[in-house]
Amino acid sequence: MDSGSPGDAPAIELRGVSKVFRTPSGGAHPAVRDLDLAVGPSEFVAVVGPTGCGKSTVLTLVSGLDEPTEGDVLIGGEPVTGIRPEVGFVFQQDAVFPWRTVLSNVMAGPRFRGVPKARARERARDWLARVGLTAFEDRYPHQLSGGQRKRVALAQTFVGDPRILLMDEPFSALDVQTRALMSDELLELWGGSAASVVFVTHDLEEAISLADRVVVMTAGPATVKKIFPVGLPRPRKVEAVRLEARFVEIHREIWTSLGEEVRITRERGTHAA
Ligand SMILES: Nc1ncnc2c1ncn2[C@@H]1O[C@H](COP(=O)(O)OP(=O)(O)OP(=O)(O)O)[C@@H](O)[C@H]1O
Repeated sequence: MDSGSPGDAPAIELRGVSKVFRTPSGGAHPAVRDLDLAVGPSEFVAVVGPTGCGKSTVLTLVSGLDEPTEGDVLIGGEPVTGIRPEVGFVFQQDAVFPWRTVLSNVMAGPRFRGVPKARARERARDWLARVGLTAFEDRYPHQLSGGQRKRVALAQTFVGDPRILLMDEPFSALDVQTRALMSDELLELWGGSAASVVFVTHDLEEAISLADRVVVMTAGPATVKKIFPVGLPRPRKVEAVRLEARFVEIHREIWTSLGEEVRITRERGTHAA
């Protein structure tokens, strides 16, 4: 199978990446420090770390929306110099146009990229069927539940046939049951695509149930503390996989590592007060 990358380049690679933000008072805030990470073709990587450590910043750098202060960000072996069409995003907030119907929302990306209307409609309908929203194509976003809006967001993303999928706590606003359903749907959609995924979450259970590898970040500035291969078979159903002995074992192992960083972050918060 061709990864779509020249040679054997990873789908995503960060090499010695640092990001320092300027603060309004003219100071420097290091958000990411000397971070190395490689994500393989069709690999699903989850990133966990204490709050504010720099996870979203890492995604922003991969997306091309911002540049590192130092180091290199590569997609398919090529330096990232801006937003690329093969990169899809799903964030916590829905990126839907409230004044457009569900169908029109899903067609918007392909239309923007120059796909003729009839073809864009056909592709949008195909993806709406895959996420179970065929009967809702004429509705407006405010007429949908949170889970249905998330399905629209997934259809919107997958209709662009992304090679890279960047997800920043996409399901965190959903209730527990809807979240599990959406996770299963994501795994199914991803399984039928060749996308490499970077999924940022606060929820270690979510990370383990979805990913091939879980990356633990240090307390800020973020760097990779340790990477854990999950080693659970696929296809997975997130509710079922959580009951497996391997899940409990890897959860304990990762939590030992992550818990330390969470504690460091909390202690800093206390002392900074
Ligand atoms: N544009 C910016 N300018 C200045 N500082 C920023 C900017 N964006 C983020 N930061 C700071 O960089 C650090 C990392 O932020 P980031 O959003 O990447 O963390 P995170 O791990 O995703 O947080 P959370 O888990 O709470 O969502 C934080 O201290 C944040 O305040």
